[in-house]
Amino acid sequence: MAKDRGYRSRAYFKLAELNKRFNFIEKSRIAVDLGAAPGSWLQNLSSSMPHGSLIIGVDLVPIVPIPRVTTFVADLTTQHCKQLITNEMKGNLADLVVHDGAPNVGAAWLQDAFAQNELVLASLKIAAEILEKGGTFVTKVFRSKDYNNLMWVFNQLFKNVNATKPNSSRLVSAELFVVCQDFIAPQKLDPRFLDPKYVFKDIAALASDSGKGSAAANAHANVFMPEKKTRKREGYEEGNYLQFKAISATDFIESTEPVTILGTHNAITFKSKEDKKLLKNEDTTDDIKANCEDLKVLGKKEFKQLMKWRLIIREEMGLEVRKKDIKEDVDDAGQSKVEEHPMNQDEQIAEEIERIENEDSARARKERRRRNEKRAREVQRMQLKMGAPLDIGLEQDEQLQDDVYLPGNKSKQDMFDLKHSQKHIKGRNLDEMDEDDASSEEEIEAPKFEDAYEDEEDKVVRLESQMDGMYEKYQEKLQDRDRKHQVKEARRKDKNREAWGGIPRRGDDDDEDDDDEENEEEEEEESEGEHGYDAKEKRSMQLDQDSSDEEEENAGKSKKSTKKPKKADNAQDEAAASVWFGNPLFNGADGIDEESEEEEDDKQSEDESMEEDEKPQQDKEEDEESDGFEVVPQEDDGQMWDVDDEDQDAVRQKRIEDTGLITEEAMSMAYRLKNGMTTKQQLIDDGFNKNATNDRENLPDWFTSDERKNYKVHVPITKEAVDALKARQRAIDARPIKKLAEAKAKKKYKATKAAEKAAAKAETVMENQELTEKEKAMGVQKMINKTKANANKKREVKLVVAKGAAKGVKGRPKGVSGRYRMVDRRFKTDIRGMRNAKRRAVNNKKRRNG
Ligand SMILES: C[S@@+](CC[C@H](N)C(=O)[O-])C[C@H]1O[C@@H](n2cnc3c(N)ncnc32)[C@H](O)[C@@H]1O
Repeated sequence: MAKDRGYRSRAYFKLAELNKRFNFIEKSRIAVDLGAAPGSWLQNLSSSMPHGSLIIGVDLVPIVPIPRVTTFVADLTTQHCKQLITNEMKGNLADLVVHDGAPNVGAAWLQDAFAQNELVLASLKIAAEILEKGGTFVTKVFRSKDYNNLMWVFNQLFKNVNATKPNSSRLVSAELFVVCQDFIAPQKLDPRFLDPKYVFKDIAALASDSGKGSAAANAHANVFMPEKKTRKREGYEEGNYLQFKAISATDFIESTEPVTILGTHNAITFKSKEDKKLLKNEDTTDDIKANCEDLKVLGKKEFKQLMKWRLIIREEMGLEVRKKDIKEDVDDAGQSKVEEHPMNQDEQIAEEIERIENEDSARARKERRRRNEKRAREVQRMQLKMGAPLDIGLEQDEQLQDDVYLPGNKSKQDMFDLKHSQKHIKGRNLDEMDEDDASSEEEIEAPKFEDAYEDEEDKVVRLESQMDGMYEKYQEKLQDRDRKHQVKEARRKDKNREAWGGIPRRGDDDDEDDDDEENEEEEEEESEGEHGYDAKEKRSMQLDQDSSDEEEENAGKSKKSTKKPKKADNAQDEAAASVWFGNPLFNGADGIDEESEEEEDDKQSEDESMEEDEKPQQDKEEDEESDGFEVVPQEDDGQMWDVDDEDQDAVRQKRIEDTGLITEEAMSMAYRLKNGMTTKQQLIDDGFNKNATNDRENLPDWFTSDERKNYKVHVPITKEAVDALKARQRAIDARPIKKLAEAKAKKKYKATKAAEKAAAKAETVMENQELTEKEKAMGVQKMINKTKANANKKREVKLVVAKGAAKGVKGRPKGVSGRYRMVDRRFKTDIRGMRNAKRRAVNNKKRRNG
């Protein structure tokens, strides 16, 4: 595609598409491209701008020369970069600044929303300094929690700001482009508008930071306030590793598992009354507040700070009673006298660490035991055939139906009510904790490090090393969370598990396989980085989570305004695309406003399919290409569906019938479908995305890794679906293997036959007139004994020594009937020797005794 036409990357089409809509290239005379390598945008500028234009490209990496283009290797965030550009412009101002920069992390390019948006701000800063009045600034931004703030800033500097997104894209891709036109060129610009510290700061914090009465702060806050989101951060069920998880400060303080909390949450928040009190506490320093904002990037120092802060607050709240060193002495009068030495803070922390460690290990032990017992019980139950659920999914389903639909039953909850499920989890944890605590009392071992003679210095060293240990634990938890996410991602890619992963396009299968392999490699590359715990990556993850958070919330909002309140409750499970395009910020963006996306898309595809037939092939190609990423290529016949797919659907259907739903995604979708939370059409629609049909060949790494993250719709997974699948797997595990079941059935059959035979014989005996009653009874008894003996008799296995020609012969050797086993001579001799030795031992024993 792009390469065939001589463009250095597919990004070429993005700029072409933007220009087609907003028409800014042809009228420009001086253009600057920030983050320009490998240079396809520069190629576009070079071919479209009038002769004699000045085109400047800047990138961290060198750009292979392009006619009429001047390039520099520079970091666009530096003053030096701006200097190079202005020198080249020789006192003139630019009409166009474009920015498609993206942060480079090692060899692989990672989608790092935070770093990306910082780059955007740095580019805007350059643009604000070199653009002439009325000029245009085009930038790529990533949707994240900072997105709205960025948009606000753009709107302060440009009269016309349009965020644009591919028309045919239904997938919520993080990348979108903002075209800012008609630069205002303010005489004086408050530097805070271009300072990431201010622009990306939490609005509330910003307002309080700047102090009351500060007009600038108030104005700033006022403008930002309407966009302020009240995020839903209760935390999410297992399986949702991408979600932002926050915990209230009070919960963190009161919890007995602070390390786990720090490792599994993104932030500690101060929202409730109690939390706010904590916020005012003098021990809640600015450092602590900053640490609470992002738990995923805690260094060792910050981690320790938080742990100490928790302890101090616990003490103040009376949750932690300082123990005293009690020294008993006897005074002169023979009276015992008690001296109390209050523990210092380090001792207190040591004690707290010890308590947590003990509790942790006791809890883990208890949990392990309980799990094993439960599993054993379940296996036993299954093996005894006490109702092995053939389809536990169905059982679960029934239960869920009860839960969801029983009207008037207040204890029954909507299964998709995350809030409730969180409560439920909380409740369960509390129950478990009670039990655990009770058991931990019995199980807690004596403190490991109590040493009365340990000097102060040693104590501090030990304390530090223990804190280090806890920090490692915290990091393990973080990694665990990320790993789970990666596993989930990998599973999502596993084609065989995609029971309902969307509708495949003809001929896509092979491609996808290739892609998957490629992706896995890339994934590995990336995961190395993640494991290395680069702070930026963590931050990026958090931001991704934030954004999905926002989506959920927006989903909630937009649904609320519709006429169907029932659906609104379930909005968190809706595809986020509608949410994103529902954002008022997109008003005015092509193809997004006024009509609903669906209507728009339908209309459009109709139009396109009509036109398609009329256009010559070449035009068609051109359209596709020039639209770049915007157009999802249609099937040849212009229809969305192809009969061939029906076969595939049938195959898939068959597989589902045979094996059931085997992925969490499929299970979740099935529940949602069944419970009217989505429609078949909706699911089919979600199966499409802008990248589903992309030609991924010859694309640069940074591009494919960018697209890879977004080329599939992320299906929301419910805890119930995960549980149902787990339960089914347990049931499968518990089933006896086929051979064993067959052997058992055979044995049972033989026993029945023997019993029938014995009964027939007994009847003959009983009917024999010549026998007395006593003889009859004895005869029957004899028969019963014989049957029993036969049943108990171990079937003898004949040991056959393989020798000579029989060696290596497959199948039954000649002249051997009944059960047999091929052994070598030594084995047979050994067995005989062992049997004789046993017999001799028994005889000797008898002789000694008697
Ligand atoms: C998506 S590519 C740009 C593609 C380009 N628009 C084209 O059409 O070929 C992103 C580029 O941003 C560059 N970049 C990232 N951080 C940068 C920085 N701080 N200064 C300059 N360039 C940067 C990267 O080196 C990378 O080449």
